[in-house]
Amino acid sequence: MSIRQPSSTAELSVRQKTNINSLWGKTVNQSIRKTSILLLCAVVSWATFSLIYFTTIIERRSLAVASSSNLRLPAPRDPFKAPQGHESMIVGITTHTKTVEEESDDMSSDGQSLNSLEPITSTDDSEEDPKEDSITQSSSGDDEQEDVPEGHIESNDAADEHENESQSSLQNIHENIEQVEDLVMNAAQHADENEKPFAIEKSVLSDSVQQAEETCDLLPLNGGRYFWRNRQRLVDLDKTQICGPKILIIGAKRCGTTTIADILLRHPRMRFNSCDLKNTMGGCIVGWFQGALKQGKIFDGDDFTHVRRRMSNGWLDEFGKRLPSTDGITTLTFDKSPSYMDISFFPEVVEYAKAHLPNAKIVATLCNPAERLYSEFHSLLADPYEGYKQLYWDNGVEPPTDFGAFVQLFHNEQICSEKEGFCDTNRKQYLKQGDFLHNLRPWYDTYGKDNVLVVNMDDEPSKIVKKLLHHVGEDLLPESEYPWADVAEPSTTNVNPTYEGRVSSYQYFDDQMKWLEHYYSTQNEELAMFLDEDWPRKWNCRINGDCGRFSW
Ligand SMILES: Nc1ncnc2c1ncn2[C@@H]1O[C@H](COP(=O)(O)OS(=O)(=O)O)[C@@H](OP(=O)(O)O)[C@H]1O
Repeated sequence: MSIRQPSSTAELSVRQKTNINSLWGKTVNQSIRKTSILLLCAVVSWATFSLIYFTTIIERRSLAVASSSNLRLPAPRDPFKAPQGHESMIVGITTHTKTVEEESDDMSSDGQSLNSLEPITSTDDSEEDPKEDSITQSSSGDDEQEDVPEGHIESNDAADEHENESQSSLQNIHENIEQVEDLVMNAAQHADENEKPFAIEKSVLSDSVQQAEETCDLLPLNGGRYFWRNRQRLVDLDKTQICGPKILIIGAKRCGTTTIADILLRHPRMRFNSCDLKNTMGGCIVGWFQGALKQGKIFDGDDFTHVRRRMSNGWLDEFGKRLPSTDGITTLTFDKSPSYMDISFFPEVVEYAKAHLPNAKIVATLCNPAERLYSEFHSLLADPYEGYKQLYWDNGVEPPTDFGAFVQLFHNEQICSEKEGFCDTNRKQYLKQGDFLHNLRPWYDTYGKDNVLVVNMDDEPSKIVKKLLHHVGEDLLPESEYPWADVAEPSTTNVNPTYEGRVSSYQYFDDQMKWLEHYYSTQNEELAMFLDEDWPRKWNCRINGDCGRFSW
């Protein structure tokens, strides 16, 4: 085959150009192809990453959803100075409003955000908690029901079934995530030692648990536990029990329970939280568990709380998973839940606690009950979601916005005669928490006098610390190991030796304080006799005409 020669210089130049163009075209094509491949790789990587990321997010959200079929009041909060508020729990078409103490948790001071546990809607709560007579008919409930077309109202059974289904699919998602995590962990294990993103500390948690059996009350731990700390996955799946809290700080709410917890934690033998907040890079489920470890609230409801009942493997297990490992001798842990002293609301709390932690040391902090109420009301006001108003709205009552109106509603004759249920609930919710003797008696009866310490929060701080350590036991919390210098510095311990925080405001509510003092005076007197101490009588200062620092 003959090759045709170019017929002219012009044709030659055109052909050369064409050759150059086709060469150029080839090069461009190759570059495009390479770029496309690179782009494709990037898209695939991005898609894979997104899939894992969103699946994780969905799984976490779904876990929260699983425990509540109707979420209300999305309430991101600062866990470390979180306002004290209320949560509304829709029970069928009834509305249940109760202060939730974990919201008021303000023990720590670093600033991670808290996606707090949402209130639970439970279709069977009303049956499981018949005792909670604060469950009141929602005025809006009927309207809501009318608006929903027939057949759209899920029956309790259907709702349960639906929830079971969603829980099992969530379980699947959870298992998938675990598998992905394990793959990553395996890959990480085989990677270069220096570049390993995660390390596994296998069984670091169980070191002391074997010997703990005889030295502490063990809580069940079905399925072992794991959590993340400093990008390390701490695993102990074989463990079936864990040393429970040795100390229960039971309240009274707004009487310095956080201060007592803070004082305790300063002892080098005290442990508090597996998910060390300051070092956590993620992995600890932020939110309820962080709060929970400060306020376990494990014993204040059925199985054990109205909030956590829905968790697939039970709240006690979830709680146990995040308890620090202690042996009950050289290391101890505690649970601070002011709801434990709210016997009117949680009548079975003592029984539950005794069943699981028969050898716990009980600590109650007490302060002037009228002042306590004042403090509680102001912590309610600080809740940006104003959850406390629900109780009033549900009963067609104008929510109080100052302490005067708040106290008035406990004894407003007209409202109380027209809305008897409301006044009972309102008193039970707030007023009765100050009936200290009534709330302490079951603890004394169940645990015995020697195992219950009542702390007068007006005492001098170092005296409080000594009593506290002595109560738990010199062998467990030796005084010699306590950092006494810390107590001398009020700002570090939260203990204010000249605590008069609320006093200056009382002058504006003298009538209400007098009413409260009268309400509490008999209880205070009985408490003084019961404890064989004089200080509870000082809370009756307006009646006794001996108010000292209150004499404005
Ligand atoms: N030593 C002492 N004596 C009396 N009161 C004290 C003491 N230390 C702290 N406080 C005050 O206690 C209030 C917080 O109480 P709690 O930590 O128990 O609150 S909570 O139940 O955990 O929400 C909170 O009250 P308010 O100042 O009214 O907010 C603290 O100031």
